[in-house]
Amino acid sequence: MLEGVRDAVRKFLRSSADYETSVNMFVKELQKTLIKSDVNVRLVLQLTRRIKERALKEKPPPGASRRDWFIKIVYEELANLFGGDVEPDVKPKKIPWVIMMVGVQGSGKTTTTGKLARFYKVRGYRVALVAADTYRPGAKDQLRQLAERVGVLFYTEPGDDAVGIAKRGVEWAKKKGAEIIIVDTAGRHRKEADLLKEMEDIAKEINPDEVMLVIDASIGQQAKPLAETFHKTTPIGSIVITKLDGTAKGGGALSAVAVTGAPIKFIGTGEKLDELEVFKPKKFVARILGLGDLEGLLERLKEIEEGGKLEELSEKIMEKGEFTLQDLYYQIISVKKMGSLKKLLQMLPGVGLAMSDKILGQVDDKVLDKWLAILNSMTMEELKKPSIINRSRMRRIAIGSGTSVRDVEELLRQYNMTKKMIKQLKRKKGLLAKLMNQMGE
Ligand SMILES: Nc1nc2c(ncn2[C@@H]2O[C@H](COP(=O)(O)OP(=O)(O)OP(=O)(O)O)[C@@H](O)[C@H]2O)c(=O)[nH]1
Repeated sequence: MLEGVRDAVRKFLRSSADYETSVNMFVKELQKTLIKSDVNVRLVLQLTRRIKERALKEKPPPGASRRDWFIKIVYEELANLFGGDVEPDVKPKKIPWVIMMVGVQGSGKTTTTGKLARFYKVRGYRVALVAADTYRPGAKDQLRQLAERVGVLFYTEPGDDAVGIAKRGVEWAKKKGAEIIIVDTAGRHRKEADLLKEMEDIAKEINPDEVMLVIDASIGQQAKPLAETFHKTTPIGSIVITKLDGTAKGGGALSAVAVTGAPIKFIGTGEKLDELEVFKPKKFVARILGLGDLEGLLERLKEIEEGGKLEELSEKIMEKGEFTLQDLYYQIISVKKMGSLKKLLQMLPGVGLAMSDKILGQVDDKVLDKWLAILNSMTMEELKKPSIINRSRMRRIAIGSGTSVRDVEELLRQYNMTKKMIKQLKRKKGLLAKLMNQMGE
C-alpha cells in the first residue's frame, strides 16, 4: 500500500532539479498516491498545502540539508494524517477487562477476535472468548475453533438469545478467572436498525470496558460514516482496521478514521492469527516512506540537533581504527556548530590529520562548507561505504551539491588518505600496547 510514496521519496532525494522544483514534483506524486488510496481529497489538499508551506518556511539546522529536512516534514505531516504521535495503550486498565467486538459482517470480526485472544494470551493473560453472533450460521463454530487453536477459554449456547448468551458468557468467564473476556457479536441482521439495537442491548447488559469496532480497510474513506454510525449507538472505544494487506485503499480507511478522533488500536495484515499489529502512526509512516532511508536520515538529523560531541566522535574513531565518510560528516557538522575551524584541526584525528601544514594554510571555512554540501548530497549508503562511489555517483553528487566532480574526487582523496593514517595510527597504538603489556609481565 502507498508504494508510490516510497518511490517519490527516492526520486526526491536523488533528483538533480533545484529544491523548489523537486518539492513540487514530490507533492504532486504524493497527492496522486494518496488519492489513489482513497484518502479524502480535501484532506490530501490540506496535507500537501501544509507540507509545502513548511518546506518553504522552515530552515533546517546548520549542517542539515534542506532535502533531509523536507523528508522529516513529510514524515511528520503524514503521521498526523494517520493519527499523529500516539502509541495506543493496549494494556487492560483493570482485571477482568471485557471487550465487545462490533462491526459489519465480513469485516473480519471473528478472525480478529481470535487474533486478539492470541495477542493477549502470549502476553500472559488468561483469555476467554464468548460467541454471541447468533445470526450467521457457523459463526459460533468458527470462534470455537479459533479458541481451541489459540488455547483459550470458550463459551457459547445454542439458540439465538444473543443478549442472554453474552451476559451468561461474561459471568461464566469471570468465574473461570479470565482476565480478558472478548465477546463476538453479530455483523448482520435483516435490518441495520435491528443490528444496532442488538448491539445496544448487549452493551447495556454486559457493560463492556471497551467496545472495539472492526472495519475492513477496503471500504476506504467510507470508514468514516461507518465509524460514526456505530459510535452513535455505542460509544466506540477503539478501532481495528483489517485486511490492510489486501487493499490499495488502506490509506483512505486509516485517515478517515483518524479524522473522527477514534483511536485505531490494531491493524490486521493477513489471515493468520499472528497477523495483527498495534497501530503506531509514526511507525506505519516510516514503513511507507522506506524505513531504511528514513532511519538513517532521522539519525543524522538527531545527531545534528544534539551535536557538539566532538571529542566523543574522535575517540570513537580512534577506537575503531576506522573512519567512514559518515564520521567525517558528523565531525564537520559538530565543528560548524562550534563555529571554529581551529578547534577542528586540534581535535579531529580525521580532518586534522588529513590536512598537511601546506593544506592547512589554505583551508578556510569555505572548504568546510563545500565538503558539507558534497557529503549532504550523498546517500546514507555512500557515507557508510564510500567504496561504492563510482563516476556516475560522483557526477550525481557534484550536481546535487553544486560542486564539480573534481571537488568530489578531492574530498574522497583526502578522506582515503586520512583513513589510511588512522589505520596506521591504530596499528601503532596496538603494537605499543602489546609491547607495554609484555614489558609489564
Ligand atoms: N487478508 C486478510 N484477510 C483477513 C484479515 N482479517 C480477516 N480476514 C479474512 O476475512 C474473511 C472474513 O472474516 P470473518 O472473521 O469470518 O468475518 P466476520 O466479520 O467475523 O463476519 P461475521 O462473523 O459474520 O460478522 C475471512 O476469510 C478472514 O480470513 C486480514 O487482516 N487480512
